[in-house]
Amino acid sequence: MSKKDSFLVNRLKSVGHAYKGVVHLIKTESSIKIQVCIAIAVTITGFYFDISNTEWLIQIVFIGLVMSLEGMNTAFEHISDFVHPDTHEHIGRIKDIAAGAVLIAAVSAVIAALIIYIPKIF
Ligand SMILES: Nc1ncnc2c1ncn2[C@@H]1O[C@H](COP(=O)(O)OP(=O)(O)OP(=O)(O)O)[C@@H](O)[C@H]1O
Repeated sequence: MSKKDSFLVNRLKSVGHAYKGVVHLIKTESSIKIQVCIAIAVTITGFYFDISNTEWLIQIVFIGLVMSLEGMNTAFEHISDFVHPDTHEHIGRIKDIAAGAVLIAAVSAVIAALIIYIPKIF
C-alpha cells in the first residue's frame, strides 16, 4: 500500500471512530436526543418561514456548536468519572464548567433564534 493510500485509509478510519462516537452519544445521552429534536424542529421552522441564506448559516452554526459542545461535555463527564469515580470538589467543578460551556452556547442559540424568528412571527 502506498503512503498516500495509508493516509487516506487512516483518515477514513478516523471518520469511522468519530461516527461511532456520534452514534454512542445519540444512543446514550438524553440531552443530545432533546437537542436533535430541537434541531429538527428549528430546521422545519426555517423552511416554513423561508429564512435567508445568512439566517440558515447562523442557525446551522449554532446547532453544530451546541451539539458538539454537548459531546465535549459528555467526554469530560466520562474522563472525570474514569479518573475519579468518587465525589470530589474538583470533579464537581470540572463537570459544572463543561456543562456551563454548553449553557452559554444554548443561551446564545436561543437569543439568535429569537432575533431571526420574532420579526417573522409578529
Ligand atoms: N464525582 C463528583 N464529585 C462532585 N460533584 C459531582 C460529581 N459528579 C457529579 N457532580 C455534580 O453533579 C452535577 C451533575 O453531574 P452528572 O455527571 O450527573 O452530569 P449530568 O449533568 O447529570 O449529565 P448527564 O445527564 O449527561 O449524566 C455536576 O455538574 C456536579 O456539580
